[in-house]
Amino acid sequence: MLLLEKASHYFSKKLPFALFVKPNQVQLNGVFQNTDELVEFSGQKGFVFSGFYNTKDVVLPFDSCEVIQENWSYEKHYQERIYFSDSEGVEFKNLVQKGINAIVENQFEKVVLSRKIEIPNDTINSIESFKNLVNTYSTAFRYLFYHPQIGLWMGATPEQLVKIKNGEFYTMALAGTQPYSEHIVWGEKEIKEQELVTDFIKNQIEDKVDTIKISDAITHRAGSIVHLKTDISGSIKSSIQPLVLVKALHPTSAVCGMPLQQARSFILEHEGYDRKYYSGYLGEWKGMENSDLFVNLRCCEFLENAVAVYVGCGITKDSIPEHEFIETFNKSRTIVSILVRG
Ligand SMILES: C=C(O[C@@H]1C=C(C(=O)O)C=C[C@H]1O)C(=O)O
Repeated sequence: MLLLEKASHYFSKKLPFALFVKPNQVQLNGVFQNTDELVEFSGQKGFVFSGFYNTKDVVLPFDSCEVIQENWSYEKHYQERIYFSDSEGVEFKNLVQKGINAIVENQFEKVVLSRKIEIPNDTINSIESFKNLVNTYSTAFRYLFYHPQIGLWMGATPEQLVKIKNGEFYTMALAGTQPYSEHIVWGEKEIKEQELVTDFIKNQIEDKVDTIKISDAITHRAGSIVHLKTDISGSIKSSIQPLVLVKALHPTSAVCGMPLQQARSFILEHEGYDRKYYSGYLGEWKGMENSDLFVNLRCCEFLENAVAVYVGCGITKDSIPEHEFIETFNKSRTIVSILVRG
């Protein structure tokens, strides 16, 4: 049975699975669990799905799941696309203004605020939409994840949380957003915002690594938008457990803020909805040997009568609420533009 058919079959039987394609690869990976048990993640090798805060962190363990690979061979799906009009964003702009005020009052330096866009869903087809997603965003980590106790999630994320191989690590500081164009020029606000993420990561991991190499910031394309990205790599201290590094990195100030505690408290108190697995992390976990985790961005959750698209943006003292709202709209197109009925 082809992997997408197998996934449909597991979904209809309410059994957990993960499908994923890594950035710049054409191999589709499938992990299928034959029971509906929720195995909580505590370091087992497997496909991990972990939320933003206080969620059940689940793993589909490789040793008890069926793990299958297949070459990606699915065509784009050209059926009727979804047309949908976003809100005016009054609530979100008010939230951003509250964030700016808190920064001006010195409560914190940066906070990432987000919103959930609900698209009414009578007939959106997750498998057909996933085909479009994989075919459209070749440089992203693309996935479809299902667990009966968690739900059905899909995304195409440009952001690596951490890659670990034989004691070496790689991570990135990704922030600053603008629509893709031929001539990209970055403003002060974006440069500063992205530097804060680099500094945050450096501070969080400095005492856990032997060496650390930080690149210059470069422009990184993610579909129809671009970000600023710094590559950060090095070797992990032999005394450090790899999960400790993950816990130090998540949530970075690319999705939460700085200082972490203050920014997170602000999000939990003011954002007004539950992020669940948006801005959490997911991917393959094999400890120090070979792990490949991504931040759950540009993602959506299939609800009974709607598809919820989650989008956020970094707020600093120089933010303009209207611009931030437009930024979340632009980010939401990553998912909204590939959804199809079927
Ligand atoms: C929070 C999101 O994206 C993050 C925030 C960015 C920003 O503020 O410019 C850019 C990339 C991501 O690190 C999101 O896509 O929801």
